[in-house]
Amino acid sequence: MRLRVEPIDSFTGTFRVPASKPETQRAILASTLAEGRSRITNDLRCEETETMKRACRALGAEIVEHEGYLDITGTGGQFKDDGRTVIRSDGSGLVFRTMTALASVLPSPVVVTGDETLCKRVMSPLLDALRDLGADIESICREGNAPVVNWGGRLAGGVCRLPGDVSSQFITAILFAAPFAERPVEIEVAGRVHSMSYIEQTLHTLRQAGIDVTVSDDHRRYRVEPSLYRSQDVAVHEDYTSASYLLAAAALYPGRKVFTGVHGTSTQGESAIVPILERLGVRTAFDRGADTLTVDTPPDSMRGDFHIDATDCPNIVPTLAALGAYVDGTLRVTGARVTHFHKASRIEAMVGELSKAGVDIRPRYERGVCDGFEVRGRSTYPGGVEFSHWGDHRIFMSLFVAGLRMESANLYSGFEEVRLSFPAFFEEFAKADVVTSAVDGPDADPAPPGPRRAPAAVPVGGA
Ligand SMILES: O=C(O)C1=C[C@@H](OP(=O)(O)O)[C@@H](O)[C@H](O)C1
Ligand SMILES: C=C(OP(=O)(O)O)C(=O)O
Repeated sequence: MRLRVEPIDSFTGTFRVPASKPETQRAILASTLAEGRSRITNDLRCEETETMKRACRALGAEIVEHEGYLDITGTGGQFKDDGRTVIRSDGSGLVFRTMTALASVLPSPVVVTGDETLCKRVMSPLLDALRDLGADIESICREGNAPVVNWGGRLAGGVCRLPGDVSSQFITAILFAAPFAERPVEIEVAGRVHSMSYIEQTLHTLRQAGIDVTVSDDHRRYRVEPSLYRSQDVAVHEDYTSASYLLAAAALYPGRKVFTGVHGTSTQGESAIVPILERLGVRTAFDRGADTLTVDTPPDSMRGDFHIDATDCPNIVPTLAALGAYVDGTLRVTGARVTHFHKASRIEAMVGELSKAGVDIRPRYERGVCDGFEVRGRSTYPGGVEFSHWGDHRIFMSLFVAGLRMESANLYSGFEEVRLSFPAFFEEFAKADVVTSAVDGPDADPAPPGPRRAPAAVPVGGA
Protein backbone atom coordinates (compact mmCIF):
# COMPACT_ATOMS: atom_id res chain seq x y z
CA MET A 1 0.00 0.00 0.00
CA ARG A 2 1.27 3.44 -0.92
CA LEU A 3 -0.01 6.95 -0.31
CA ARG A 4 -0.81 9.39 -3.09
CA VAL A 5 -0.36 13.01 -1.99
CA GLU A 6 -1.72 15.87 -4.09
CA PRO A 7 0.25 19.12 -4.21
CA ILE A 8 -1.16 22.30 -2.64
CA ASP A 9 -1.06 25.97 -3.73
CA SER A 10 -1.24 27.50 -0.28
CA PHE A 11 -0.60 26.50 3.33
CA THR A 12 -2.48 28.48 5.95
CA GLY A 13 -4.30 27.74 9.19
CA THR A 14 -3.72 26.85 12.82
CA PHE A 15 -1.73 23.70 13.56
CA ARG A 16 -1.05 21.81 16.79
CA VAL A 17 2.52 20.77 17.55
CA PRO A 18 2.71 17.40 19.39
CA ALA A 19 4.59 16.83 22.65
CA SER A 20 8.21 15.71 22.70
CA LYS A 21 8.99 12.03 22.15
CA PRO A 22 12.50 12.05 23.75
CA GLU A 23 11.27 14.02 26.78
CA THR A 24 8.29 11.69 27.27
CA GLN A 25 10.51 8.60 26.96
CA ARG A 26 13.02 9.98 29.49
CA ALA A 27 10.31 10.95 31.96
CA ILE A 28 8.75 7.46 31.78
CA LEU A 29 12.13 5.84 32.32
CA ALA A 30 13.23 8.06 35.23
CA SER A 31 9.85 7.53 36.93
CA THR A 32 10.29 3.77 36.55
CA LEU A 33 13.69 3.91 38.21
CA ALA A 34 12.44 6.04 41.12
CA GLU A 35 10.64 4.92 44.24
CA GLY A 36 7.07 6.20 44.59
CA ARG A 37 4.64 8.01 42.35
CA SER A 38 5.49 10.43 39.50
CA ARG A 39 3.13 12.36 37.27
CA ILE A 40 3.99 13.23 33.65
CA THR A 41 1.74 15.85 32.07
CA ASN A 42 1.41 16.54 28.34
CA ASP A 43 3.03 13.16 27.54
CA LEU A 44 3.18 12.13 23.89
CA ARG A 45 1.11 9.06 22.97
CA CYS A 46 2.78 7.37 20.01
CA GLU A 47 4.25 3.97 19.20
CA GLU A 48 7.77 4.72 20.45
CA THR A 49 6.56 6.06 23.80
CA GLU A 50 4.37 2.92 24.04
CA THR A 51 7.51 0.87 23.44
CA MET A 52 9.19 2.63 26.38
CA LYS A 53 6.11 2.03 28.57
CA ARG A 54 6.05 -1.67 27.71
CA ALA A 55 9.76 -2.00 28.54
CA CYS A 56 9.29 -0.14 31.84
CA ARG A 57 6.32 -2.33 32.77
CA ALA A 58 8.55 -5.35 32.13
CA LEU A 59 10.90 -3.89 34.76
CA GLY A 60 7.98 -3.60 37.21
CA ALA A 61 6.64 -0.05 36.78
CA GLU A 62 2.90 0.57 37.09
CA ILE A 63 1.82 3.06 34.45
CA VAL A 64 -1.71 4.44 34.34
CA GLU A 65 -2.83 6.61 31.43
CA HIS A 66 -5.20 9.51 32.07
CA GLU A 67 -6.44 12.21 29.72
CA GLY A 68 -3.40 14.53 29.39
CA TYR A 69 -1.13 12.84 31.95
CA LEU A 70 0.44 9.60 33.16
CA ASP A 71 0.75 8.35 36.72
CA ILE A 72 3.73 6.07 37.25
CA THR A 73 4.59 4.06 40.33
CA GLY A 74 8.27 3.29 40.08
CA THR A 75 10.41 0.35 41.13
CA GLY A 76 12.94 2.19 43.31
CA GLY A 77 15.51 -0.06 41.64
CA GLN A 78 13.78 -3.27 42.88
CA PHE A 79 13.15 -4.57 39.36
CA LYS A 80 10.72 -7.35 38.52
CA ASP A 81 12.88 -10.37 37.80
CA ASP A 82 11.21 -13.68 37.07
CA GLY A 83 14.19 -14.98 35.10
CA ARG A 84 12.27 -14.75 31.82
CA THR A 85 12.50 -11.05 30.95
CA VAL A 86 12.46 -10.26 27.25
CA ILE A 87 12.38 -6.55 26.37
CA ARG A 88 11.16 -5.65 22.88
CA SER A 89 12.52 -2.32 21.69
CA ASP A 90 10.93 -2.46 18.23
CA GLY A 91 12.66 0.34 16.26
CA SER A 92 13.52 2.61 19.19
CA GLY A 93 17.23 3.23 19.61
CA LEU A 94 16.66 4.92 22.97
CA VAL A 95 14.65 1.99 24.38
CA PHE A 96 17.15 -0.62 23.19
CA ARG A 97 20.20 1.26 24.47
CA THR A 98 18.85 2.27 27.88
CA MET A 99 17.32 -1.17 28.52
CA THR A 100 20.51 -2.97 27.50
CA ALA A 101 22.46 -0.88 30.01
CA LEU A 102 19.90 -1.27 32.82
CA ALA A 103 19.66 -5.03 32.32
CA SER A 104 23.20 -5.22 33.75
CA VAL A 105 21.81 -4.71 37.26
CA LEU A 106 19.02 -7.32 37.13
CA PRO A 107 20.02 -10.55 38.89
CA SER A 108 18.83 -12.82 36.01
CA PRO A 109 19.55 -12.73 32.27
CA VAL A 110 17.53 -10.34 30.11
CA VAL A 111 17.10 -10.55 26.33
CA VAL A 112 16.76 -7.17 24.59
CA THR A 113 15.50 -7.30 21.01
CA GLY A 114 14.47 -4.91 18.25
CA ASP A 115 13.03 -4.84 14.75
CA GLU A 116 14.89 -5.14 11.46
CA THR A 117 16.00 -1.48 11.38
CA LEU A 118 17.21 -1.62 14.97
CA CYS A 119 19.21 -4.81 14.39
CA LYS A 120 21.16 -2.95 11.66
CA ARG A 121 22.08 -0.01 13.90
CA VAL A 122 25.51 0.31 15.50
CA MET A 123 25.58 -0.91 19.12
CA SER A 124 29.15 -2.16 19.60
CA PRO A 125 30.57 0.97 21.34
CA LEU A 126 27.83 0.71 23.97
CA LEU A 127 28.30 -3.04 24.47
CA ASP A 128 32.07 -2.60 24.82
CA ALA A 129 31.68 0.28 27.29
CA LEU A 130 29.24 -1.72 29.42
CA ARG A 131 31.69 -4.65 29.43
CA ASP A 132 34.39 -2.22 30.66
CA LEU A 133 32.06 -1.43 33.57
CA GLY A 134 31.77 -5.14 34.39
CA ALA A 135 28.60 -6.11 32.48
CA ASP A 136 28.36 -9.52 30.85
CA ILE A 137 26.63 -9.03 27.48
CA GLU A 138 26.56 -11.06 24.26
CA SER A 139 25.09 -10.32 20.87
CA ILE A 140 22.78 -13.19 19.94
CA CYS A 141 23.09 -13.15 16.13
CA ARG A 142 25.78 -10.76 14.92
CA GLU A 143 28.55 -9.40 17.18
CA GLY A 144 28.02 -5.73 17.99
CA ASN A 145 24.34 -5.66 17.03
CA ALA A 146 20.91 -6.26 18.58
CA PRO A 147 19.48 -8.58 19.81
CA VAL A 148 21.58 -9.10 22.93
CA VAL A 149 21.47 -11.14 26.09
CA ASN A 150 22.68 -9.33 29.18
CA TRP A 151 23.48 -12.05 31.73
CA GLY A 152 22.86 -9.52 34.51
CA GLY A 153 24.01 -9.16 38.09
CA ARG A 154 27.07 -7.11 37.24
CA LEU A 155 27.64 -3.40 36.94
CA ALA A 156 30.76 -2.85 38.99
CA GLY A 157 31.47 0.73 37.85
CA GLY A 158 34.80 2.33 36.94
CA VAL A 159 35.83 4.02 33.72
CA CYS A 160 34.46 3.44 30.20
CA ARG A 161 35.14 5.11 26.88
CA LEU A 162 32.75 6.06 24.09
CA PRO A 163 32.99 7.82 20.74
CA GLY A 164 31.24 11.21 20.59
CA ASP A 165 30.27 11.05 16.94
CA VAL A 166 28.23 7.85 16.53
CA SER A 167 25.29 8.26 18.90
CA SER A 168 24.71 10.32 22.05
CA GLN A 169 22.37 7.53 23.17
CA PHE A 170 25.38 5.44 24.23
CA ILE A 171 26.22 8.13 26.80
CA THR A 172 22.57 8.55 27.77
CA ALA A 173 22.15 4.79 28.31
CA ILE A 174 25.16 4.52 30.62
CA LEU A 175 24.17 7.68 32.51
CA PHE A 176 20.71 6.21 33.27
CA ALA A 177 22.15 2.88 34.52
CA ALA A 178 25.20 4.31 36.34
CA PRO A 179 23.50 5.25 39.66
CA PHE A 180 22.87 1.49 40.23
CA ALA A 181 26.55 0.54 39.83
CA GLU A 182 28.53 -0.65 42.85
CA ARG A 183 31.14 2.11 42.43
CA PRO A 184 31.12 5.52 40.69
CA VAL A 185 30.97 5.40 36.90
CA GLU A 186 33.13 7.63 34.73
CA ILE A 187 32.58 8.11 31.00
CA GLU A 188 35.33 9.50 28.79
CA VAL A 189 34.28 10.62 25.34
CA ALA A 190 36.61 10.59 22.33
CA GLY A 191 36.28 13.42 19.83
CA ARG A 192 33.64 16.08 19.50
CA VAL A 193 30.31 15.34 21.17
CA HIS A 194 27.42 15.33 18.67
CA SER A 195 23.71 15.58 19.56
CA MET A 196 24.75 17.32 22.79
CA SER A 197 21.28 18.62 23.60
CA TYR A 198 20.04 15.03 24.04
CA ILE A 199 22.77 14.45 26.63
CA GLU A 200 21.72 17.72 28.28
CA GLN A 201 18.14 16.40 28.39
CA THR A 202 19.41 13.25 30.10
CA LEU A 203 21.50 15.22 32.61
CA HIS A 204 18.51 17.45 33.37
CA THR A 205 16.28 14.40 33.91
CA LEU A 206 18.85 12.76 36.22
CA ARG A 207 19.46 15.92 38.26
CA GLN A 208 15.72 16.48 38.68
CA ALA A 209 15.58 12.91 40.00
CA GLY A 210 18.30 13.68 42.56
CA ILE A 211 21.13 11.78 40.86
CA ASP A 212 24.64 12.98 41.67
CA VAL A 213 26.18 13.54 38.21
CA THR A 214 28.96 15.87 37.15
CA VAL A 215 30.19 16.79 33.68
CA SER A 216 33.27 18.60 32.40
CA ASP A 217 32.85 21.92 30.54
CA ASP A 218 33.61 20.29 27.18
CA HIS A 219 31.07 17.48 27.85
CA ARG A 220 33.71 14.82 27.37
CA ARG A 221 33.95 13.54 30.95
CA TYR A 222 31.05 12.42 33.12
CA ARG A 223 30.96 11.00 36.64
CA VAL A 224 27.95 9.45 38.34
CA GLU A 225 27.94 8.49 42.03
CA PRO A 226 25.86 5.53 43.23
CA SER A 227 22.58 7.26 44.10
CA LEU A 228 18.81 6.77 44.26
CA TYR A 229 16.27 8.12 41.79
CA ARG A 230 13.48 10.11 43.42
CA SER A 231 10.03 10.50 41.94
CA GLN A 232 9.14 13.77 40.23
CA ASP A 233 6.37 15.57 38.38
CA VAL A 234 7.33 16.53 34.85
CA ALA A 235 5.62 18.62 32.16
CA VAL A 236 6.70 17.66 28.63
CA HIS A 237 7.51 20.42 26.09
CA GLU A 238 6.57 20.51 22.40
CA ASP A 239 8.59 18.39 19.94
CA TYR A 240 10.68 20.50 17.56
CA THR A 241 11.48 17.62 15.21
CA SER A 242 7.77 16.99 14.64
CA ALA A 243 7.21 20.75 14.48
CA SER A 244 9.87 21.00 11.77
CA TYR A 245 7.60 19.32 9.17
CA LEU A 246 4.80 21.81 9.76
CA LEU A 247 7.21 24.75 10.02
CA ALA A 248 9.01 23.77 6.82
CA ALA A 249 5.69 23.57 4.98
CA ALA A 250 4.83 26.99 6.42
CA ALA A 251 8.10 28.39 5.02
CA LEU A 252 7.30 27.07 1.53
CA TYR A 253 4.11 29.17 1.13
CA PRO A 254 3.57 32.89 1.64
CA GLY A 255 1.23 34.10 4.38
CA ARG A 256 0.57 33.67 8.08
CA LYS A 257 0.27 30.40 10.02
CA VAL A 258 -0.23 29.81 13.73
CA PHE A 259 1.19 26.89 15.74
CA THR A 260 -0.35 25.98 19.08
CA GLY A 261 1.01 23.91 21.99
CA VAL A 262 4.33 25.76 21.67
CA HIS A 263 5.78 27.20 24.89
CA GLY A 264 9.03 28.33 23.28
CA THR A 265 11.17 27.56 26.36
CA SER A 266 12.54 24.16 25.38
CA THR A 267 16.29 23.63 25.08
CA GLN A 268 15.93 20.86 22.46
CA GLY A 269 18.67 21.16 19.83
CA GLU A 270 16.03 20.83 17.12
CA SER A 271 14.40 24.09 18.26
CA ALA A 272 17.12 25.53 15.97
CA ILE A 273 14.51 25.12 13.21
CA VAL A 274 12.97 28.45 14.34
CA PRO A 275 16.15 30.60 14.01
CA ILE A 276 16.97 28.71 10.79
CA LEU A 277 13.65 29.85 9.31
CA GLU A 278 14.47 33.40 10.42
CA ARG A 279 17.78 33.18 8.56
CA LEU A 280 15.85 32.06 5.47
CA GLY A 281 13.81 35.28 5.70
CA VAL A 282 10.73 33.80 7.39
CA ARG A 283 9.36 35.84 10.33
CA THR A 284 8.59 33.99 13.55
CA ALA A 285 7.09 35.23 16.84
CA PHE A 286 6.47 33.28 20.06
CA ASP A 287 3.60 34.33 22.30
CA ARG A 288 4.59 32.61 25.54
CA GLY A 289 1.39 33.67 27.32
CA ALA A 290 -0.78 32.05 24.64
CA ASP A 291 1.61 29.12 23.93
CA THR A 292 1.67 29.92 20.22
CA LEU A 293 4.22 30.53 17.49
CA THR A 294 3.20 32.67 14.53
CA VAL A 295 5.05 32.26 11.24
CA ASP A 296 4.85 34.84 8.45
CA THR A 297 6.44 33.95 5.13
CA PRO A 298 7.11 36.96 2.91
CA PRO A 299 7.06 36.25 -0.86
CA ASP A 300 10.78 37.08 -1.18
CA SER A 301 12.03 34.64 1.51
CA MET A 302 14.33 31.61 0.96
CA ARG A 303 16.81 33.51 -1.20
CA GLY A 304 20.59 33.35 -0.79
CA ASP A 305 23.34 30.94 0.18
CA PHE A 306 23.06 29.35 3.61
CA HIS A 307 25.27 27.11 5.73
CA ILE A 308 23.87 25.19 8.70
CA ASP A 309 25.96 23.25 11.22
CA ALA A 310 23.69 20.40 12.29
CA THR A 311 25.98 18.91 14.97
CA ASP A 312 23.37 19.62 17.63
CA CYS A 313 20.14 19.22 15.65
CA PRO A 314 20.51 15.88 13.83
CA ASN A 315 16.82 15.01 13.57
CA ILE A 316 15.89 18.03 11.45
CA VAL A 317 18.53 17.26 8.80
CA PRO A 318 16.06 15.45 6.48
CA THR A 319 13.61 18.36 6.92
CA LEU A 320 16.39 20.78 5.91
CA ALA A 321 16.99 18.78 2.73
CA ALA A 322 13.28 19.14 1.88
CA LEU A 323 13.40 22.90 2.54
CA GLY A 324 16.65 23.32 0.64
CA ALA A 325 15.02 21.93 -2.51
CA TYR A 326 13.15 25.26 -2.73
CA VAL A 327 15.89 27.71 -1.75
CA ASP A 328 16.69 30.23 -4.46
CA GLY A 329 20.46 29.71 -3.99
CA THR A 330 22.21 27.00 -2.01
CA LEU A 331 21.69 25.35 1.34
CA ARG A 332 24.70 23.50 2.76
CA VAL A 333 24.42 21.30 5.85
CA THR A 334 27.48 19.95 7.69
CA GLY A 335 28.21 18.19 10.98
CA ALA A 336 25.48 15.56 10.56
CA ARG A 337 27.48 12.31 10.61
CA VAL A 338 25.33 10.77 13.38
CA THR A 339 22.41 10.70 10.93
CA HIS A 340 24.26 7.92 9.08
CA PHE A 341 23.63 5.73 12.15
CA HIS A 342 19.91 6.48 12.49
CA LYS A 343 17.07 4.20 11.27
CA ALA A 344 18.28 4.84 7.69
CA SER A 345 21.43 6.60 6.53
CA ARG A 346 19.29 9.71 6.41
CA ILE A 347 21.28 12.02 4.14
CA GLU A 348 21.87 9.28 1.60
CA ALA A 349 18.15 8.50 1.75
CA MET A 350 17.14 12.14 1.13
CA VAL A 351 19.75 12.59 -1.62
CA GLY A 352 18.61 9.39 -3.36
CA GLU A 353 14.90 10.23 -3.18
CA LEU A 354 15.06 13.97 -3.94
CA SER A 355 17.34 13.25 -6.90
CA LYS A 356 14.52 11.11 -8.35
CA ALA A 357 12.40 14.29 -8.35
CA GLY A 358 15.10 16.28 -10.18
CA VAL A 359 16.47 18.12 -7.13
CA ASP A 360 20.14 19.15 -7.47
CA ILE A 361 21.43 17.75 -4.15
CA ARG A 362 24.87 16.29 -3.47
CA PRO A 363 26.04 14.39 -0.39
CA ARG A 364 29.20 15.29 1.49
CA TYR A 365 31.43 12.63 3.06
CA GLU A 366 33.93 12.88 5.89
CA ARG A 367 36.12 9.95 7.01
CA GLY A 368 34.02 7.62 4.85
CA VAL A 369 30.69 8.63 6.45
CA CYS A 370 28.01 10.82 4.87
CA ASP A 371 27.91 13.90 7.11
CA GLY A 372 26.20 16.62 5.07
CA PHE A 373 24.85 17.80 1.74
CA GLU A 374 24.56 20.80 -0.53
CA VAL A 375 21.34 21.50 -2.35
CA ARG A 376 20.74 24.08 -5.07
CA GLY A 377 17.01 24.74 -5.05
CA ARG A 378 14.35 25.68 -7.60
CA SER A 379 10.86 27.11 -7.29
CA THR A 380 9.17 23.81 -8.25
CA TYR A 381 9.59 20.33 -9.81
CA PRO A 382 7.34 18.22 -12.07
CA GLY A 383 6.45 15.60 -9.37
CA GLY A 384 4.90 12.25 -10.30
CA VAL A 385 7.63 10.45 -8.33
CA GLU A 386 7.45 7.16 -6.38
CA PHE A 387 9.25 7.94 -3.15
CA SER A 388 10.66 5.27 -0.83
CA HIS A 389 11.02 6.00 2.89
CA TRP A 390 14.02 3.68 3.39
CA GLY A 391 12.29 2.17 6.44
CA ASP A 392 12.43 5.51 8.29
CA HIS A 393 9.47 7.62 9.46
CA ARG A 394 11.46 10.86 9.31
CA ILE A 395 12.37 10.24 5.65
CA PHE A 396 8.68 9.78 4.83
CA MET A 397 7.63 12.97 6.67
CA SER A 398 10.42 15.05 5.08
CA LEU A 399 9.68 13.79 1.56
CA PHE A 400 5.98 14.44 2.15
CA VAL A 401 6.82 18.13 2.78
CA ALA A 402 9.20 18.25 -0.20
CA GLY A 403 6.45 16.94 -2.49
CA LEU A 404 3.79 19.49 -1.50
CA ARG A 405 5.08 22.22 -3.84
CA MET A 406 5.67 19.96 -6.86
CA GLU A 407 3.44 20.26 -9.94
CA SER A 408 1.76 16.86 -9.69
CA ALA A 409 0.98 14.21 -7.09
CA ASN A 410 3.63 11.81 -5.73
CA LEU A 411 3.41 8.27 -4.32
CA TYR A 412 4.97 7.32 -0.98
CA SER A 413 5.85 4.16 0.92
CA GLY A 414 5.95 4.12 4.71
CA PHE A 415 3.11 6.53 5.47
CA GLU A 416 1.83 4.28 8.29
CA GLU A 417 5.05 4.95 10.20
CA VAL A 418 3.98 8.41 11.34
CA ARG A 419 2.48 6.43 14.24
CA LEU A 420 6.03 6.01 15.63
CA SER A 421 6.46 9.67 16.59
CA PHE A 422 3.65 11.89 15.19
CA PRO A 423 0.32 10.02 14.99
CA ALA A 424 -1.65 13.24 14.20
CA PHE A 425 0.60 14.05 11.19
CA PHE A 426 -2.13 13.62 8.53
CA GLU A 427 -4.76 15.33 10.69
CA GLU A 428 -2.55 18.42 10.94
CA PHE A 429 -1.71 18.55 7.22
CA ALA A 430 -5.41 18.00 6.36
CA LYS A 431 -6.06 21.37 8.07
CA ALA A 432 -4.15 22.93 5.15
CA ASP A 433 -6.31 20.93 2.70
CA VAL A 434 -3.59 18.42 1.79
CA VAL A 435 -5.44 15.58 0.05
CA THR A 436 -4.12 12.04 0.41
CA SER A 437 -5.42 8.66 -0.77
CA ALA A 438 -4.22 5.09 -0.26
CA VAL A 439 -3.19 3.26 -3.43
CA ASP A 440 -2.94 -0.54 -3.72
CA GLY A 441 0.30 -2.10 -4.88
CA PRO A 442 3.72 -3.03 -3.57
CA ASP A 443 6.03 -0.43 -2.05
CA ALA A 444 8.69 0.89 -4.42
CA ASP A 445 12.14 -0.20 -3.31
CA PRO A 446 11.27 -0.31 0.41
CA ALA A 447 14.49 -1.90 1.68
CA PRO A 448 17.15 0.34 3.21
CA PRO A 449 20.79 -0.73 2.74
CA GLY A 450 22.30 -3.40 5.00
CA PRO A 451 23.97 -3.14 8.44
CA ARG A 452 26.10 -0.14 9.22
CA ARG A 453 29.34 -0.87 11.03
CA ALA A 454 30.83 1.15 13.84
CA PRO A 455 33.65 3.33 12.53
CA ALA A 456 37.16 2.63 13.79
CA ALA A 457 37.62 3.90 17.34
CA VAL A 458 39.03 7.41 17.78
CA PRO A 459 41.49 7.60 20.70
CA VAL A 460 40.25 9.51 23.74
CA GLY A 461 41.35 13.11 23.40
CA GLY A 462 41.60 12.62 19.64
CA ALA A 463 39.98 14.60 16.85
O1 LIG B 1 18.38 10.37 23.21
C1 LIG B 1 17.47 10.57 22.40
O2 LIG B 1 16.28 10.59 22.73
C2 LIG B 1 17.84 10.81 20.99
C3 LIG B 1 19.12 11.15 20.67
C4 LIG B 1 19.57 11.41 19.29
O3 LIG B 1 20.29 10.27 18.86
P1 LIG B 1 21.75 10.36 18.18
O4 LIG B 1 22.70 10.93 19.15
O5 LIG B 1 22.04 8.94 17.81
O6 LIG B 1 21.59 11.26 16.99
C5 LIG B 1 18.38 11.64 18.37
O7 LIG B 1 18.82 11.68 17.03
C6 LIG B 1 17.34 10.57 18.58
O8 LIG B 1 16.26 10.73 17.68
C7 LIG B 1 16.77 10.68 19.97
C1 LIG C 1 15.97 7.85 15.39
C2 LIG C 1 15.01 8.24 16.21
O1 LIG C 1 14.90 7.79 17.47
P1 LIG C 1 15.77 6.60 18.10
O2 LIG C 1 17.21 6.92 17.85
O3 LIG C 1 15.41 6.58 19.55
O4 LIG C 1 15.36 5.33 17.39
C3 LIG C 1 14.04 9.23 15.78
O5 LIG C 1 13.14 9.56 16.55
O6 LIG C 1 14.11 9.70 14.65
